[in-house]
Amino acid sequence: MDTVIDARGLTHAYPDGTTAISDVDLTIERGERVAVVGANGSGKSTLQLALGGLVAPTAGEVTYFGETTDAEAVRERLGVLLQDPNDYLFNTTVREDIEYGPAQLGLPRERAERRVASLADELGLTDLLDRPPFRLSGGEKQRAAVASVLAFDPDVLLLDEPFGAVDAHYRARIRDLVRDHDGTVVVFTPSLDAVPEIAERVLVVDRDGSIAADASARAVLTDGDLLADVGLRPPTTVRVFAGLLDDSDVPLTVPEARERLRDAL
Ligand SMILES: Nc1ncnc2c1ncn2[C@@H]1O[C@H](COP(=O)(O)OP(=O)(O)OP(=O)(O)O)[C@@H](O)[C@H]1O
Repeated sequence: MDTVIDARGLTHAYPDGTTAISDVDLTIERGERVAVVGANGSGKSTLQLALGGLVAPTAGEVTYFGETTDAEAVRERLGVLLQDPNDYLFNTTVREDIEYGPAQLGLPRERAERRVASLADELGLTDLLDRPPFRLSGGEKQRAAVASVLAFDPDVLLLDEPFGAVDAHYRARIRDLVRDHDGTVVVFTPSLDAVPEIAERVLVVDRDGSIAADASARAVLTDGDLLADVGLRPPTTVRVFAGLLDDSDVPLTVPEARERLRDAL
């Protein structure tokens, strides 16, 4: 397998002394779908910034694609969605924001336009493309930020809270776009309900910014004690069926839950 991200001893302390991530070792292989979960303040965003090369770790290092420790050298292969969509939307119109990545990469204009039109259609942005980004609602901004990261089709997506302010309809659209992404996906989220639909592997960040677990989605999401220890709780479907079925049979998603109920009724 090809390693796309390899972190060793990754530690980041902010200037005020807060250690946000602590001695993180992790390896992500090409094509993996990984969720990084943890309570508020556990260090997920800091880990994302460090893996994306947007904060310099105070110790340790990240190697990209087995080639380099310099994130800038592989910048166009990393799609980093920051937690705050306002960090992306800095052009005069939403269209320019979404076109920015493809333009930087030198994609032919026609191809870039087709890509922007298709993402805008998927994410309900077509009628908003000529608006200034600051005149969008919170959910619309989030959708525009997601579109601007997907627009340049990076090898690796590092997405902090991609479902943030988004309603159920567009949450499903974003989930499908992320699932269809032909590359590696790492999603950072405190909310476990969406995890089984996008990730097969889950990394759990403890409150002190260390990694408490790295296992399959099923193993992590059905481990109520582990999740309680780190300030999380299992997804809704798991909580409903816990104790009624073996962990190996507990439904992780709503469609799975419906199937179990259909079998039982
Ligand atoms: N700029 C900063 N200066 C000092 N401390 C910070 C800074 N940014 C974050 N922290 C602290 O670092 C720790 C980790 O924060 P981080 O934002 O990485 O957590 P998170 O898991 O992403 O949280 P959330 O789920 O709330 O987004 C927290 O204790 C936080 O208060």
